[in-house]
Amino acid sequence: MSFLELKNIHKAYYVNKTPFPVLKGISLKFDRGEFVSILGESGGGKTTLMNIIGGLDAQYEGDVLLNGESLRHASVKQLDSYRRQTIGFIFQNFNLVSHLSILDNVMISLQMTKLSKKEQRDRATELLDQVGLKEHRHKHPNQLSGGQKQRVAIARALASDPDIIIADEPTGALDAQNTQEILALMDQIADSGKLVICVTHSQAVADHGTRIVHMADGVIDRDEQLKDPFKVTDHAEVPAKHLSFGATVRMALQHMRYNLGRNLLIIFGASIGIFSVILMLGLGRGVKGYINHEIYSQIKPTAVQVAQKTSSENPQKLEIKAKDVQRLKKIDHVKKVQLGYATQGAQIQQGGNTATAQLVQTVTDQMLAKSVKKGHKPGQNEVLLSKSFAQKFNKQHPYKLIGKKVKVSLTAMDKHNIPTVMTKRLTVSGITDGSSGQFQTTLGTIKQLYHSKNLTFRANFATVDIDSFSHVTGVQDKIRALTTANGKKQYQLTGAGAIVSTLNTYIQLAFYVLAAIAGISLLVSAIMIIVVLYISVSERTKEIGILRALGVRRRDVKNLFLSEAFFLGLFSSLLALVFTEIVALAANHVATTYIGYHIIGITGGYLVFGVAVSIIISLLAALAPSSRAAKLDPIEALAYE
Ligand SMILES: Nc1ncnc2c1ncn2[C@@H]1O[C@H](COP(=O)(O)OP(=O)(O)OP(=O)(O)O)[C@@H](O)[C@H]1O
Repeated sequence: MSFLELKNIHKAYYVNKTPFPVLKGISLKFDRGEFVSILGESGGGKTTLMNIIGGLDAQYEGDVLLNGESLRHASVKQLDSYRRQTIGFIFQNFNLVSHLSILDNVMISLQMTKLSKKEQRDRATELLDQVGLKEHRHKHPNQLSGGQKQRVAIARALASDPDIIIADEPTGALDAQNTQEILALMDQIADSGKLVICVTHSQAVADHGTRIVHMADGVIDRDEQLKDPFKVTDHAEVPAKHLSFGATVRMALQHMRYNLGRNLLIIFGASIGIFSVILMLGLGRGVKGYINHEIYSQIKPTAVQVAQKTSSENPQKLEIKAKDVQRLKKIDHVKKVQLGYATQGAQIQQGGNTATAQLVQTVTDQMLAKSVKKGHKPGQNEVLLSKSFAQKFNKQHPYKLIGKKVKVSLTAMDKHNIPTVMTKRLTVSGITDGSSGQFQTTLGTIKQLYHSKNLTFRANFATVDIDSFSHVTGVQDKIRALTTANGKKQYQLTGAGAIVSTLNTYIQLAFYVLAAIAGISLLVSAIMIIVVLYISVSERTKEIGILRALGVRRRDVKNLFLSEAFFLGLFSSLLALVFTEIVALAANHVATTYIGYHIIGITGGYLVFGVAVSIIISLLAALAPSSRAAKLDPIEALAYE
């Protein structure tokens, strides 16, 4: 039984469904130790035959038997494995992978063996030594001469110790001296017990082998034995395996490093999209936090003010009575309800100066102690003034008013609807920084003021204290839903606290819009990655063909491109994080100086989100180009110029 047998091989190419027969019944037998030259006119089908023998082409009729076993029905995977283990290719135009060093070119084949990493490197170095290129192993292919390139290709073809070496015009691009050197190397290969099949146009090259097979018009017209085949000695084979995922990832990184400039530009471009998204999220959180901080530094977030609902016919604020308090108290999560009073226009006299306080209000729990900048919250017969109001009496030193007496005059209607002025001397207990509540005192003090003129005091709002912040919106909704006997809404929420949730909704909305705009730049990044990967697939078509010829599986080719996309996504998101940190630091520094608050609030979650989004987008963008790369036909890819 022959080592390799071709049985009646027929092959036709179809152009516009018209068959062009190329091989018209080729039957040949080959044995190890033979150096067979295939001669024939150009276009006679020699390369076609080599592709069939080499397991690159499965579209033929007839059969190829290796050690008696048919390749006819081998699957794509089985053919990959056949090329890895059994075939070593040497091409006329060398077909080295340009972005890999000479050593790494040889390593591609070795990475598909079960040798240890060290054994692989040692073997690659030894093979390069055998072809006289050990010193050049760290060079790239474009730094070598034609003859040197072909010697690298020979070292690579021998790396996985295949039984068959297929050489398609190996000396076609070389001068006479290099041709002699390459032929000597091929002699050595056949001498080592391998089957060497060499396609050539040159009679001189053909004469060098042990046998010449001549093809004409798609059939073998001459088969001539020149010498005895070399002796075959058995030796330990190098066990093969498919390319590991780690090796694919390393190859992707090597390619990225080779095209560093371009990849850095892509990474920079893609990082802008991620950067803007993280920044917008951080800005949204920061601004919302700032506004809430400003509001909540004045008022207690779990307290809401409730007044009777006014209408256009009855714009006056109406009395909040004991039964309203009872009603409000019944709502779930309401802890406490306090009556309050607010009015406009009080005359304040101090040291010969008079000023009008636009807003007079009773203090409640809603006011936080920290909003009192100096002094303390007012007690009975005490008053708290805002800083700007206090400045009306002492522009330079408003705080000096603390402890001083002021004369307060408020006007109210008596039961005959006649305005009555109520006057009382109160002590300034403290100064606030807030803009609201120019004049604040206790409910008791106001009540006394009314009683001093025998007037009836009527509270006009209630402060509802809620047990926790998470229940505020729910309680607010319930209060708004309460109705009068005739079905009209009874209460309205007043004060800054009432608008916080609405305000937050608007801020949130505004930043969603900004985040969406940032998302568009993310989309642009994704499209850029898709385009770049498609270009990369086109550029690397030949490389894909080479890898497939060496036995790299479709899945590995796909992983190669997906790995590159993964790293593009990862690196651009990391760069985006650096940009974000720098911008956030700078912006927060400025913001702290002016408003005392970190306006960009970036959380660890946003950073993780940014990295994840970037990687996912890159991988999604890479799906189509990497599938295209994996599906490329190896013969067409190899022929790609
Ligand atoms: N993919 C293809 N589609 C159609 N025709 C093809 C295709 N590939 C090769 N052919 C044709 O098949 C014939 C044989 O081509 P092949 O490359 O096998 O010849 P060859 O003997 O190796 O030629 P050369 O010595 O010039 O390299 C040629 O006529 C070529 O035009």
